[in-house]
Amino acid sequence: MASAFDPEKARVPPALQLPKPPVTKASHADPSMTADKERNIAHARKAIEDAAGKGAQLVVLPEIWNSPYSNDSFPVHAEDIDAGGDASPSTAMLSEAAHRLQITIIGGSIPERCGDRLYNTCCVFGKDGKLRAKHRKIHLFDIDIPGKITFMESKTLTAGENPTIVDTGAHLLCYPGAFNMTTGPLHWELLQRARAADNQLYVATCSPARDTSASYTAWGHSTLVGPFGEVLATTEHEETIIIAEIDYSLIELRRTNLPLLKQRRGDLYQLVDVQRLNSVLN
Ligand SMILES: NC(=O)CC(=O)C(=O)O
Repeated sequence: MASAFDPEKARVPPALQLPKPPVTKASHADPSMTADKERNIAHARKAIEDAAGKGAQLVVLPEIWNSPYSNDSFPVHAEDIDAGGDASPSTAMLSEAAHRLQITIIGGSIPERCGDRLYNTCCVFGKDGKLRAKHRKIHLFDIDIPGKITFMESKTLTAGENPTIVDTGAHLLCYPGAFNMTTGPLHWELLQRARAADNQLYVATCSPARDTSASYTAWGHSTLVGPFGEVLATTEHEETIIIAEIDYSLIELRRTNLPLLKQRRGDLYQLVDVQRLNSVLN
């Protein structure tokens, strides 16, 4: 019997209409990926240039944008980011584009080779073209829903060890992600709205566009969510560039409206920084 599950119909209701306060213009480029790395780099460069041409000051690329999202492709497309230059043409392009266009780029992620290990790594470049942060995905994506989706990033990738915060304080959580046709309709928007509402900050996600001929079919739907969990901008699953404005002053307003941070019960529960704790104990 055919499944009655229709991913498109399983989505939550459409975006809330909120006033758009002017501040940072952010853009999510949503490119589709092929096995041709040079083509993927040229394609991403063009999307970044188009977004900057439309006024974006911050551009976010999707997860694994220089390679197909597959365990066979990760080793083939991996780059030695620390060595840079010819050893990492993808991040060299991001650095050059950030500097030339005077924008910040959150470079989605690419497979990174470091010694005999591979990581799923996101690089952030500032307007001066300098690397501001390098984040290795900590929670690898392993899923096994027989008949729907089975994918084990842990087959080829190693998990990163550290959270990454760029600048001081987080006002925007950026998730370059490649959810699929099962987790996409169920979790993609739900998780980003939940994290935005929990923490009263902005959440931006950027997915590869959907390619139904690929071995892993991405959900798409790159989105920007505001500090009340409201969807400020989103798209469907085709390749596109979404531009939206981020007014960081809205965070303070929402935290005053609904003072969740002040109501935290540190006497009952706390976040523990295990690395710091260990460094003090040892
Ligand atoms: N690539 C991913 O990390 C996908 C993911 O997390 C999902 O739930 O789908």
